[in-house]
Amino acid sequence: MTHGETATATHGTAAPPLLTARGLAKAHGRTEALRGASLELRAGEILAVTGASGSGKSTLLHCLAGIVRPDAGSVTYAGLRLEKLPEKRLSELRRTDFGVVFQFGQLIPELTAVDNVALPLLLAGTARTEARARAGEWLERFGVRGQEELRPGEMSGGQAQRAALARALVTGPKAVFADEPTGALDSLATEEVMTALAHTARESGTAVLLVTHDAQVAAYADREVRLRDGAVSPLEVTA
Ligand SMILES: Nc1ncnc2c1ncn2[C@@H]1O[C@H](COP(=O)(O)OP(=O)(O)OP(=O)(O)O)[C@@H](O)[C@H]1O
Repeated sequence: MTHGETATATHGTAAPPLLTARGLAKAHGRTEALRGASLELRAGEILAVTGASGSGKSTLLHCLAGIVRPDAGSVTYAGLRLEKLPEKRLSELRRTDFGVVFQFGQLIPELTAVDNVALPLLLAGTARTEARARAGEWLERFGVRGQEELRPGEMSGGQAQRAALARALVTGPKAVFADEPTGALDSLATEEVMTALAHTARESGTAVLLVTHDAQVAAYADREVRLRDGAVSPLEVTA
């Protein structure tokens, strides 16, 4: 049984698609990273994208999150074709509706944990006191207590990743894109980070697209799709 199976009744096949990718292709120079990849991310679900190194997982995540424009194919979110949006509109949408976490959380080293998490709120126009208060609440939800005033370099890897997840979720996004969020962590810290992410995403109804090559991490998902040579094989989709 996967950690996610208990939640499939509410977040599984019944949920409508939040984001739909069809026939995505993307080349980096001569390397065809994606060759006709299609998938759906449903509202509120945790979807694991797995596959061998170089199969195109990160490129797919970048296309879905509107960070990279595909060479061909479409990404539809809330009726909008992301690949056709002007850059300004796309970056605004990324700020309001999406959260992103990478392997090395990319917290700003000079800022404390609470100021890192407050940053997206400040950028959205929230007053500083309010932003810091909400950031503190989100850090607490992620089990980062008593670390609010530490800088990333003073935190453990697991704490820093939980702070990065709090920063990705603090604005109440519809979808969070996490690229190997525990890739640099040991097994215990991985479990802590994934438990916090799965719990918090389910509580807030946020969909999570999780790129991983780690079966321990994929086990937290409601569903898994496997990429092979830049495409999703229908035979390799588990519901
Ligand atoms: N910026 C880039 N420039 C050139 N080639 C790239 C670039 N990004 C990715 N690639 C190549 O595209 C292919 C797919 O890469 P991608 O990172 O999407 O796969 P991945 O499944 O996430 O791999 P990994 O698990 O190793 O991170 C690989 O062959 C990779 O070397």
